[in-house]
Amino acid sequence: MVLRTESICKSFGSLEVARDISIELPQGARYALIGPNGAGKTTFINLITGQLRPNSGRILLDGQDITATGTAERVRRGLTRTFQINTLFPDLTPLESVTLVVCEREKKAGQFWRSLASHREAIEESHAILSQLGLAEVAMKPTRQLAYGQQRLVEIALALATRPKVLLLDEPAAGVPKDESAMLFEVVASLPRDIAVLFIEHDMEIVFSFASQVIVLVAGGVLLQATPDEVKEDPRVREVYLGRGHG
Ligand SMILES: Nc1ncnc2c1ncn2[C@@H]1O[C@H](COP(=O)(O)OP(=O)(O)OP(=O)(O)O)[C@@H](O)[C@H]1O
Repeated sequence: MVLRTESICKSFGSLEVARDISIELPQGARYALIGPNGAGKTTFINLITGQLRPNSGRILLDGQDITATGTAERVRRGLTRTFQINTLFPDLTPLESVTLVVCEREKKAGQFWRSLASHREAIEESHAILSQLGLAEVAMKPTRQLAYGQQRLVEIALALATRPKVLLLDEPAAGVPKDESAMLFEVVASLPRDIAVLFIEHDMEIVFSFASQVIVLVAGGVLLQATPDEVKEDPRVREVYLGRGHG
């Protein structure tokens, strides 16, 4: 298992937003995290990335306990969520932005100042990432001029530049027109198999098409984890989404 959470609990005052959440993400996972509004999905992602600290429980990345590890160090170790490009680099081109992240990663690895060749390598790597996401043609345009769906792909490109083992996507297609969001998820599905992906998504059609497993969160707890077909047929899930029987 590349990522494992063990009995994660988190409360805001008397509000329990994570109740004993234990999940396991294997290499190559394409897992969806679903649940009604306020179920605690974003909170759970924030707990995994380190933006929030759990009250109890453990988080393990590649078997190592990272529960007390800082956010930046988690990224360095391969646990990344998408960046918010709209607030970060709107005037830079995707190529410039992704190259910055690649150089930052290499600097931390102590290699950035080695030679001019490493700059060329960084640019080539960035090109490769952007091509992989279908962004080669817009690589040299200011990011703010890109279509919204393309901007969301740049966010994923920035995350890929950190060389993640685990990629966390909180509604990666939010605000993107329906036809473009399916395309965006095609790209996510075709990412290298050594990357495990956990994504939050509200559109069930997308979830059922692209997730290998679905984790259903209700009131801070895991209601069930199963395949899309099993989740579709589960009466408890239907009940939750029809809004009956749950307070
Ligand atoms: N910092 C905070 N302080 C207090 N309560 C919070 C805080 N962050 C989130 N909450 C509450 O925790 C609960 C879970 O919120 P969260 O955003 O994780 O849900 P969600 O499943 O992502 O919802 P949505 O689908 O609407 O994005 C909500 O009741 C929310 O109001």
